[in-house]
Amino acid sequence: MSSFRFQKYGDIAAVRGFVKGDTVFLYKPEDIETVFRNEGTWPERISFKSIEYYQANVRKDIYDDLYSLVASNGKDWHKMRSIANPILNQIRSVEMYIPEIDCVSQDFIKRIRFLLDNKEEGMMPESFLNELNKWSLESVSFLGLDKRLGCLDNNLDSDSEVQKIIDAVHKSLEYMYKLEFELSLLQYINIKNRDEFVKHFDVIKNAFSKHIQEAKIRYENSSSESNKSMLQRFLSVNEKVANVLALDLLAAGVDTTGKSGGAILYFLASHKRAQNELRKELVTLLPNKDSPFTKETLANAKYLKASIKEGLRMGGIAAANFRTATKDMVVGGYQIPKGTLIHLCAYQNLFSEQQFPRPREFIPERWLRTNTSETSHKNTHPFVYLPFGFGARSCIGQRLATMELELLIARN
Ligand code: HEM
Repeated sequence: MSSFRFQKYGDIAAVRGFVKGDTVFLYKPEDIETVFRNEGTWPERISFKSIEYYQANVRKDIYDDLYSLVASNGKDWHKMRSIANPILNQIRSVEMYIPEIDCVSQDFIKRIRFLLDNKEEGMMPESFLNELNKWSLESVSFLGLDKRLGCLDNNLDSDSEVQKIIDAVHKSLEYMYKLEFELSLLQYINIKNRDEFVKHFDVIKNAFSKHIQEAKIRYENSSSESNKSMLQRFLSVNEKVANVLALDLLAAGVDTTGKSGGAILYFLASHKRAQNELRKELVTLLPNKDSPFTKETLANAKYLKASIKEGLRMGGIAAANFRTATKDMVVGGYQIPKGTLIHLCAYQNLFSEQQFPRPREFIPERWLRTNTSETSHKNTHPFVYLPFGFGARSCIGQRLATMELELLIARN
């Protein structure tokens, strides 16, 4: 649809919206830059209405006046982001999780080996993405709850708490998608979908609240001030903050990282040359494959980082972003009134010869500083490749996601 619109109307197009308001589609990197540079101190992005509804109406008693980052704008968003930034977005907080997230990645490999060894007994899952989502759920729930849930266990009982959480995550993401994105006027009156979403989200909320409560009791007896975990730091603000942020990690950190991990693994699996280069680098950095990864090893893994960047470029996850105009502005010679939804379309540029020579080829080398050939990304417009968004509203989990992906790919 996005390509069709671009081919038919060119760099800028507008669609009248009778329910949600007008939308402008921008394709030119210079215009995308204008929007980002004019987004103000409280940038607005369409929020997840389903989570907003849940927190503001269904469980108001729990969340009070705190809203998830993915479900708020303006003052509410700013309040939460100011609390979350110094905890989630700090290099030091991310680095302390390397050992445990490394273990999660190794457990993922063990799980895949188990599935392969038992494929004759019909153990192969219907979807590999579900397995990747279990890996990302295990990772983010450890970050938000200080506890390994056990999503990658081979013998999960269908009645176990963790299996119920996994099912509820899949179901609530499915209903969230229906409520947020399906092109249907019915979504506004689709009470059934909303009730289903609430039912599944309740399972997650209840389980998360229980783990947060348990952690709170554990920490009451701990006097250590150094190396506080993220959850300890959320809790030192208050328990509501811990609950809201745990849901943010879940809503924004499972599907995104799972799909990205899958895309990068796919490109490496189908590009032997890149795979060999990466292998060479990893064998040099970690001669004993069972040694743990450290922040130094990861910092030196340049080809690994380049492969991840290239996988995110080609893997679709960086294809678009959104802003709502917080003031009247002029973009590409057209007036865009305050309140207009702006669709920032990156996809065409990510595959344009002008921005990325040989754009359909998986070439991690484009991202290496040492690359001076024509494939280097140095001539790419800086507002073309923004997989984690831009500015004050950019992905708060970028560092965590990158570390998770590095460990997943390196261990595979
Ligand atoms: C490869 C994986 C990921 C990608 C590609 C990704 C990408 C993005 C993008 C494009 C945005 C919107 C940024 C903007 O509007 O400028 C975003 C927002 C967000 N992401 Fe991520 N993300 C990933 C993983 C994660 C993880 C693991 C977490 C949590 C640990 C996370 C938490 C969030 C949150 C809470 C927001 C909303 C931030 C706000 O509105 O203030 N993301 N992400």
